[in-house]
Amino acid sequence: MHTMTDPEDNWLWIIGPGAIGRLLAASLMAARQRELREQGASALPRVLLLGRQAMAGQAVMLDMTTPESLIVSSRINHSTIDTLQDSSFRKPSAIWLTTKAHGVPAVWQQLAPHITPETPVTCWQNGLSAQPWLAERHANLLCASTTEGAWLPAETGASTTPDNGSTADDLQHLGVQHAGRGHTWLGAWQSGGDGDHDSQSNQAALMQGDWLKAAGFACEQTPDIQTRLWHKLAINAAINPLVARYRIRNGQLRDRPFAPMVRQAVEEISAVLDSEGIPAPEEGWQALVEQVIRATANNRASMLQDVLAGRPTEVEAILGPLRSTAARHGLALPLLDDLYRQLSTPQR
Ligand SMILES: NC(=O)C1=CN([C@@H]2O[C@H](COP(=O)(O)OP(=O)(O)OC[C@H]3O[C@@H](n4cnc5c(N)ncnc54)[C@H](OP(=O)(O)O)[C@@H]3O)[C@@H](O)[C@H]2O)C=CC1
Ligand SMILES: CC(C)(CO)C(=O)C(=O)O
Repeated sequence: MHTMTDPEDNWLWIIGPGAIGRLLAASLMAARQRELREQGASALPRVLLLGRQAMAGQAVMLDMTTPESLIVSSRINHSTIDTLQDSSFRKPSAIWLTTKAHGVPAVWQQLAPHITPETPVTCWQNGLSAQPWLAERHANLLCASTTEGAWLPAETGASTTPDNGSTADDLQHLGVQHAGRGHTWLGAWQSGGDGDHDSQSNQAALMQGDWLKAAGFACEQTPDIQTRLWHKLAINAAINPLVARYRIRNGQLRDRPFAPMVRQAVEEISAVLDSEGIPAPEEGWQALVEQVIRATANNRASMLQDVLAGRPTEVEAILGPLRSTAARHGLALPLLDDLYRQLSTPQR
């Protein structure tokens, strides 16, 4: 274990209590409780979940349903991001940002005054917009790229009882469905240079990788997280805009008229990545995308879910970096540009 600080004073702030934020919080807290029970001590951090919606008390019960349909419940400290000026908060050892990509600038505006430049901040977003944006503002930046799958069930049972001495039944319950296990890559945004923040970020990545492994996630550190983020972006760019535009499940992309569109999208994407010197996967882009479509055939992809719920999508975070890179290299993206335009106007 790469221990950094007294575990009792070791707080991880997870900002964005949605599907991924809750999955991470619930898994870490369950692991911490297990270690405390079995060994009397744990190097895992305590979790403070920070959202923008007020809850009934200062703690919530997080009920995570595992892929095997077990329910794991943990009591988690909760607060709203606009109460950060309250000096009673313990300063965090690390911060994980788990909002959607377009949520990061608003979070940062509220967060920045309350943390030091040394605090490691990890971006969990898909796409490649939040990470470079934050890298210009905070040097000690880490990124995670994950294929874990999680979604939020409809909320149940809110309590209005204050939580001093409260029991599990008094607390507001938040649920999360861990839909499928995946793989997480973790690394410093800037790696391989000789700056102080560089080595701090690498140390933080090693420690946070230990936390994730202890919490049951398959996780590896990488010295080149930017390539991993491009690879995830490529898969998301080949699948998400098409399924969101045509409102279909991923598996339908194997049928006409969509299969030729996927091939064209992958050709456009791989030309951009080649021009940028991003290495292709061993099996090639077409085979990798086909494999992900097969493995997620029954999914309603995240961008489709956002469109159906009338929420903003991550189209800018996913297609934006491809479009700007293509423009820099003089490449045309007829299909992706068209999808971008259609998905950038409000969907009904
Ligand atoms: N879900 C998944 O399986 C996976 C998700 N990802 C990526 O992880 C990121 C998060 O996705 P996901 O968890 O699904 O998204 P969700 O929409 O479920 O969660 C986002 C959370 O962020 C909160 N939030 C938004 N703005 C703020 C703010 N200013 N301050 C505090 N909290 C805020 C939202 O709160 P509110 O309810 O108030 O809007 C919501 O709880 C995305 O980039 C996604 O692409 C990556 C891999 C898998
Ligand atoms: C890989 C894919 C497209 C699976 O649905 C995904 O990551 C998403 O839904 O955002």
